[in-house]
Amino acid sequence: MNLEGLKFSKMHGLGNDYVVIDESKEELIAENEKTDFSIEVCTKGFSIGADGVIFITPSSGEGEEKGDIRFRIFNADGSEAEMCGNGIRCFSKFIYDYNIIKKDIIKVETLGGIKTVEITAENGLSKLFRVDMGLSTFKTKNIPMIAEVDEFLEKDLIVNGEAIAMTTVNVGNPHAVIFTENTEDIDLDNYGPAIENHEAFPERINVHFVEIISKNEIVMLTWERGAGYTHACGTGATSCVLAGNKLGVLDNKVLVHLPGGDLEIEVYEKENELGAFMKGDAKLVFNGEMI
Ligand SMILES: N[C@H](CCC[C@H](N)C(=O)O)C(=O)O
Repeated sequence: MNLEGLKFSKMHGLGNDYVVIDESKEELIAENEKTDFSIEVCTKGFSIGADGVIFITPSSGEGEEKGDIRFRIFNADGSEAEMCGNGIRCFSKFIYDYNIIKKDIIKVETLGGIKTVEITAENGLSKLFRVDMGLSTFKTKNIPMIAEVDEFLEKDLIVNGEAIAMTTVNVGNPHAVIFTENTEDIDLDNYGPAIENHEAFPERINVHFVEIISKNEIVMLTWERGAGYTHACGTGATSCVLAGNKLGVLDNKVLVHLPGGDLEIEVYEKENELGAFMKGDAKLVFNGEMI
């Protein structure tokens, strides 16, 4: 793939890093090349190296599904995901700071539905992002959702011969949440891929281990679908808090400690379903051009 002259930005949210490609004015990577492109540029050591690629593309929705702009995210393995919490903060920083859309509240089209992003800025530059991650939908891709505690815990998942109790949550993309005494004891390189690729999850799944500090504070560890270990996962943090809130072990407002930093998650209830806000920052590390 000849990428000579292609301009890109390298951004991250709590160390969960992305190559950002601005296609708001024209398509730069052909649709049938986006997967291979993502694999190539995410490969550490041989190219830019990242957890994934974010494409900024024009709005394509109709009616209620129409937003100001469209967000697409491809994992390092080339798979396209429905949504990315750290990524949508990077995306929002890019479009605000580069004046693509200079509004304090933007509606972003994603494969996981419309996400509303509230931007806090200083001197014309965005600093903080509060994202309405939407309701934890039920039925998307037939992944068993937050089940009632009794029912689900009786259906522990057998992983490498061991029964593991978990709660699955979908916030546009799928997550398996496992509460544990101590995240430092987790053999992530073993359990992560075993659960990510388990036959129970035909679409695969993001995997998170959660240690409860209090009803308002957790520590978590993540193995991401299509990316492996990452320093942080925004949709994952949201899912862990939603799962804990549903199980009655977490309050609505929770401070989440991830290896790369902290996120604030606030659960809300709407139409008898649970949704959440995620608040955090995003960083632009450098702008580059492929040779
Ligand atoms: N690996 C995820 C996409 C990226 C999510 C994560 N980086 C976040 O911040 O939410 C998936 O395949 O669903």
